[in-house]
Amino acid sequence: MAETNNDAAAAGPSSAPAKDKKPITIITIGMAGAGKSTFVQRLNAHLHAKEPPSPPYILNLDPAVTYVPYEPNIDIRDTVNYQEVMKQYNLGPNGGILTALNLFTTKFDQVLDLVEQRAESVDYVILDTPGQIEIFTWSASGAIITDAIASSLPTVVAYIIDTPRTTAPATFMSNMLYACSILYKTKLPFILVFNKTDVQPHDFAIEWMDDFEEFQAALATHSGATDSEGEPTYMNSLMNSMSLVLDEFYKNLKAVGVSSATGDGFDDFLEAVEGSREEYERDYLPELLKAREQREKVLREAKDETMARVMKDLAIDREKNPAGALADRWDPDDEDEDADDEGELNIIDRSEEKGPHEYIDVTRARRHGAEDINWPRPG
Ligand SMILES: Nc1nc2c(ncn2[C@@H]2O[C@H](COP(=O)(O)OP(=O)(O)OP(=O)(O)O)[C@@H](O)[C@H]2O)c(=O)[nH]1
Repeated sequence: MAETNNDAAAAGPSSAPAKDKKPITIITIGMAGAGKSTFVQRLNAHLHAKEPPSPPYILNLDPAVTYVPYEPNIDIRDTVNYQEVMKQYNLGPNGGILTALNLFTTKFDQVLDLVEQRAESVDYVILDTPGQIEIFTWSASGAIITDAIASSLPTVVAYIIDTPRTTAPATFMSNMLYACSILYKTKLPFILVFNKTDVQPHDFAIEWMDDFEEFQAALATHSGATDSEGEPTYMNSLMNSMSLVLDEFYKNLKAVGVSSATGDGFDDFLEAVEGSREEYERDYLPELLKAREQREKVLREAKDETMARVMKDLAIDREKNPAGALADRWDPDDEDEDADDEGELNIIDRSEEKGPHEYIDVTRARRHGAEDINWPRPG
């Protein structure tokens, strides 16, 4: 049965003692079937069972999932109807998931507000991401969500790996290269989580990461390493060289083995998360502040320059046409009555809901009188 966060999280900030540490956000990313949802469910159970219990605040960002084995506090499916989005935009499943995520991202400020309201009462915020990894890792929405949350709270990426499916050296290397690309894209503290250790212990992976010669030895004995003349194949040579490159990458990583089925290794995972908080504060935060300061400076300069130009034009215009200048005054009666009429698409915090979840179908947000749904085309 799914664990419920509602009771604990619904207690709200006022009932919890103020704490000095901000909650840490764990973004779970992984290939389809790696076990992200099961991992989130187990982590949720583990945190509930802690002494004292520490129920996390959970966000499900997968609009297409039919069942999640935990009760999220915010669920993208409460806000966006992925099936309707597919129909209205005439999209396939992946396009539908991506567009649903884009729509949700337009309201991510509301999500952040809700998360920040809980900052005093929770220690962990957990994000479960869409099954198709690239929809989150290579989309603008994924980057916006990651940056927004990482600017507000210490954040770590938990990259979930299907250990039994990664024992072949070539698969292992592909998985590591993918992890490497995410690390360099997000620049966030990163934990490699070897999941399903109940089926396949992850010692081999740690050995390969600690000593590239071990990996090269495994590669040499694997079928396909040599061609018909006994020479190393192109792929084999390439992977040998790549293992040297990745050696540097492994130094920036923490790796833990867990079993989401049995709960093994979750204390180690939480220890790695705590270590990542320090890393975030030491490495990521100063960079983030520097980048933000730089961005604000550029924006301020551009704004000042535009403003100066507008004021100059306005002065010339008014000089030439004094009657027009008089007529061009602000009239409070003319205020646009619809100005506040935005926010049809609202984020629901399930833990605040008293009755059954209020379902908001965003595809109705722009419905016209004729009941024809008229979505704007993306872009
Ligand atoms: N034996 C074992 N099976 C696991 C473990 N974690 C997950 N599984 C199984 O792996 C399968 C996929 O798990 P999910 O949690 O649905 O994986 P996911 O990454 O969320 O999958 P998507 O929904 O495609 O993103 C399920 O059958 C799980 O029961 C584990 O630690 N051990």
